[in-house]
Amino acid sequence: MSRAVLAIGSNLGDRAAHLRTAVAVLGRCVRHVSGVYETPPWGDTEQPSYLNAVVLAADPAAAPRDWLERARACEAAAGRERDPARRFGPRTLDVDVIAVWDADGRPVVSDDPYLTLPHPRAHLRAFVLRPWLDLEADGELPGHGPLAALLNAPELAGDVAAMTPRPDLSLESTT
Ligand SMILES: Nc1ncnc2c1ncn2[C@@H]1O[C@H](COP(=O)(O)OP(=O)(O)OP(=O)(O)O)[C@@H](O)[C@H]1O
Ligand SMILES: Nc1nc2c(c(=O)[nH]1)N=C(CO)CN2
Repeated sequence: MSRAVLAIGSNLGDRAAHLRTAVAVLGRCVRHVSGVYETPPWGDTEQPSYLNAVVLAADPAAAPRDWLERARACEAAAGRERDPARRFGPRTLDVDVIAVWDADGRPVVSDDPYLTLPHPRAHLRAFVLRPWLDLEADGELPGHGPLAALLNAPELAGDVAAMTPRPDLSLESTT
């Protein structure tokens, strides 16, 4: 399995530093990192705003579950703590596996709760679609279609309008 789109987000502590931690932990499999967006909290509005970005990653040796394990390693490195009472609550670092393609370029589809692919809520999240679109203008979310069309959906208009580019923040790894 070779290619993955990963979404990274943080709304606690030094948010930009946590995103940089994710890029550093992912290491050599990172191919492209999007710009950073300031985004209003989605799903649980009583929490601080997030910084969000998207990473395009590739590793010929990685199976789908390896991407989830790497995502969890990133979260652990940023001291992520889970609050079972708040499904979409605040966190130092969230790394979601948005989509994976196999070595032949076919999207991996899975309804396994441990790793559902594509991510079941990605098509509803401007904070995933917009930075991904910046990296891949012709990108498509498997099973849902072109990113540009998904972002133009009326349901996302408010979220798209409310997110702000943060060109002052770079996720270049310093290691
Ligand atoms: N594509 C996926 N990416 C990340 N986690 C996934 C995926 N599919 C299933 N999971 C499972 O989801 C569970 C909850 O993950 P997590 O705590 O990161 O969710 P969340 O970030 O609060 O919500 P969301 O997944 O909607 O962003 C994990 O135990 C993980 O195994
Ligand atoms: N803006 C924004 N909102 C969220 C985010 C996120 O990364 N960005 N992650 C969440 C975890 O499920 C819940 N809500």
